[in-house]
Amino acid sequence: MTTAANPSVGLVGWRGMVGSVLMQRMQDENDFANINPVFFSTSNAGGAAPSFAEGSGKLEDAFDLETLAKLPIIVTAQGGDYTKQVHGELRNRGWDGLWIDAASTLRMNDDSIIVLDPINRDVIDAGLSGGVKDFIGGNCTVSCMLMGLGGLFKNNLVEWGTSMTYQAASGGGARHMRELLNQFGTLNNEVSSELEDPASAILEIDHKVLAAQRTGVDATQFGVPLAGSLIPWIDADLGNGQSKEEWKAGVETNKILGTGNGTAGKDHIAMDGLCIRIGAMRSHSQALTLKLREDLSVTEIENLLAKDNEWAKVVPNTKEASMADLTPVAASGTLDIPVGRIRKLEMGPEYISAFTVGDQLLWGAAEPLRRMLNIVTGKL
Ligand SMILES: NC(=O)C1=CN([C@@H]2O[C@H](COP(=O)(O)OP(=O)(O)OC[C@H]3O[C@@H](n4cnc5c(N)ncnc54)[C@H](OP(=O)(O)O)[C@@H]3O)[C@@H](O)[C@H]2O)C=CC1
Ligand SMILES: N[C@@H](CC(=O)OP(=O)(O)O)C(=O)O
Repeated sequence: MTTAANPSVGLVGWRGMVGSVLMQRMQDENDFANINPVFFSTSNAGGAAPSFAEGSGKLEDAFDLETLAKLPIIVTAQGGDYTKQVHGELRNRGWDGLWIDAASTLRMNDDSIIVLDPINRDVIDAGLSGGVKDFIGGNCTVSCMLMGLGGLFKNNLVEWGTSMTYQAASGGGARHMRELLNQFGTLNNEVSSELEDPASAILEIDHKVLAAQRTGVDATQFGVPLAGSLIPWIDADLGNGQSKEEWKAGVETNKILGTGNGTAGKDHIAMDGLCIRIGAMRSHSQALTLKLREDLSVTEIENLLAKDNEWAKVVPNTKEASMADLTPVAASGTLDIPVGRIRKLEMGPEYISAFTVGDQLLWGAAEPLRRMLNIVTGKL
């Protein structure tokens, strides 16, 4: 299904963190040439629309259902509260346009599709033909994992997997990134004179840093210090020992792949693990243990991963290559999904390790939405 030429597209949440990355990518790829953008705001209706899209005029009120309902397509990165407030009301008044969203609110609804087209273009196309109207970006960690390991998952080679994550501060939003940097600054200030003196006692430095972490850093956003530490819990407590972020790994992986919508079906893949916040700025990493359905050689595995999609980049399992190419610093700001540390584990020939990193604001958030819009406009 493609829409009329240059459809009007409502853009909500364009100045947030995900939205800004989305706008940048749309400019880079000249996507605005294929749409007539209508910019919305929850806080500045009537203000000037951004200048990067010509003739976009004034910002519309993102809560004005009349204006929203005139549009055939709405793309939002405004957040889950906005989706909760607006999406249902729009549908209730009969709006049958396409809703493309970064928030998790609608992801697991039966009548929505999680979009990650290099992995599930067939599911997206079938959904469009079948009248699905809600297309939702996946959880950042899940999307990045599937982009890196698509060659195994798409070929039904994974029986089960664990994903132990190392998620960057940016997953929490802009204020979380600022807080992390401020914490690093506070800790550095605390011991700056000792650091200038190579003869100062390291245990004294360590003691002062620990004291500052325990009492002296602002942790308003994260709740506890992250700089020089980590937080072994992300998102809500589901009450069964699992965090919501961990739950998403299983249900979203299966929904994206069309392997049972998170319930135990024929091709269901058990995915679970622990999700950890670390003091990286941007890009989520994860260490995986996979039980394969077949005993494949490492070379066969690497070939499958490398040829699955143009963004998965296999990193040789050497110290040099891993340190250079398999880090958040290497992956951030790029669409590449490096995947490495692939080796057979002691547990048996079907058990492998892997480590992958992806910029969660690109493949984990903005890029699948941008590409979904291009699928609808016929560009992709
Ligand atoms: N961060 C991530 O890694 C990922 C986020 N997501 C999801 O995407 C959605 C949006 O997340 P994210 O972009 O991080 O949210 P942000 O908090 O960065 O932006 C959301 C909205 O906040 C408003 N806002 C208020 N103050 C500011 C400011 N100073 N600068 C910019 N915007 C401001 C803007 O709305 P207005 O212009 O109307 O005032 C903006 O659209 C969420 O549902 C999130 O769960 C999904 C995958 C990954
Ligand atoms: N929960 C992710 C970011 C995020 O927004 O995820 P989701 O889109 O599933 O709510 C993180 O904190 O790293």
